[in-house]
Amino acid sequence: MIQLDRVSKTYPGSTAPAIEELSLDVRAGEIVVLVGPSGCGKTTTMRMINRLIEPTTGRVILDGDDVTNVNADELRRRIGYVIQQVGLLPHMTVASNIGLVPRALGWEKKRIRERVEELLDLVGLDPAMYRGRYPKQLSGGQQQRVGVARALAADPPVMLMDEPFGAIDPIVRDRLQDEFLALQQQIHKTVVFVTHDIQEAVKLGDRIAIFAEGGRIAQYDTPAQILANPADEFVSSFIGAGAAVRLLRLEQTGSMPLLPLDDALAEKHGRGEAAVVRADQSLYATLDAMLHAHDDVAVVVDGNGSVVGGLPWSTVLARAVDGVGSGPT
Ligand SMILES: Nc1ncnc2c1ncn2[C@@H]1O[C@H](COP(=O)(O)OP(=O)(O)OP(=O)(O)O)[C@@H](O)[C@H]1O
Repeated sequence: MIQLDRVSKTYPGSTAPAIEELSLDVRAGEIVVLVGPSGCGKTTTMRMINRLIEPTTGRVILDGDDVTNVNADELRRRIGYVIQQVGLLPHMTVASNIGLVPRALGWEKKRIRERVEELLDLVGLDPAMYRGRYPKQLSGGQQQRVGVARALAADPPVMLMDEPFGAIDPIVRDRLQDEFLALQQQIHKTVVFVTHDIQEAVKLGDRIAIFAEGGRIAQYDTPAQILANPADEFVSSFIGAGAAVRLLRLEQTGSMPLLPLDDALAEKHGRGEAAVVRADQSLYATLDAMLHAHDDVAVVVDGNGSVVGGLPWSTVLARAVDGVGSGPT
């Protein structure tokens, strides 16, 4: 869907390139997160995709087309863009802000109005309550939702998101991340997402590109692979402490080898005293349930509450310890 083909960028006046010979493929419908320390070229890379920045050399291919041959209107229709400061225009209402790209594309008023309503619903804001408000009459999280709605206005297949939740407090941020993942289940966009927060990257990314100095990609892989098999010292130190716990958050309980319940556990479950987890919950949730129940085994159930098997504490711990720094997941 998006291919960066040996792109380099040297800013005017600098001697060293910000990005050098970077190649990266993003598949249709996946969320790719660019993560890395400040100044390593994440934003530069992202902006070369929608041509806010022109590469010095190399090519950016969008769905088979070299973006340098696509005109600006067409690019805006194909690529939505969300940034940290949201960039909502303060003198325009929520509805006008969301309608920005459709207006630029010459849509009819009625179509724009309907689209705005639909988008406000999609991002969880009541249209009657919010369409007439100005940005300063919204909370940070609400502004961010409007920013997402605006980027989605012309239904672009691609979304570029540059630290969209960066300026938001941790609790709201967590909720916006959940909402964004739920939204993505419905809209299946191809998303390139920039953050410097590895936790956010692990939570949101189908794949993560870890950037090092000078726009070098130190590792490009799934979150589970990166946590379990960091490519080098730089990646390990960037992941930092807590990789084992994060791995537990990624792994589904039902993917573990389960044991049949013994009589004692079955009875305990019957009395409602056992730790119970759904197979689609994470190992992290399972560990949490065991700790709360003061139990060393959890009863795993399916979506209907039927017992699938038992999962001992030792299996969960072994997964966390073996997962980090060893074989494939
Ligand atoms: N307009 C510019 N002119 C000159 N140098 C620039 C310009 N924009 C960025 N740079 C430099 O290019 C490098 C990469 O910057 P970029 O903004 O892409 O990094 P980043 O990884 O997104 O950083 P951050 O996480 O801090 O946003 C940095 O060294 C930066 O100083």
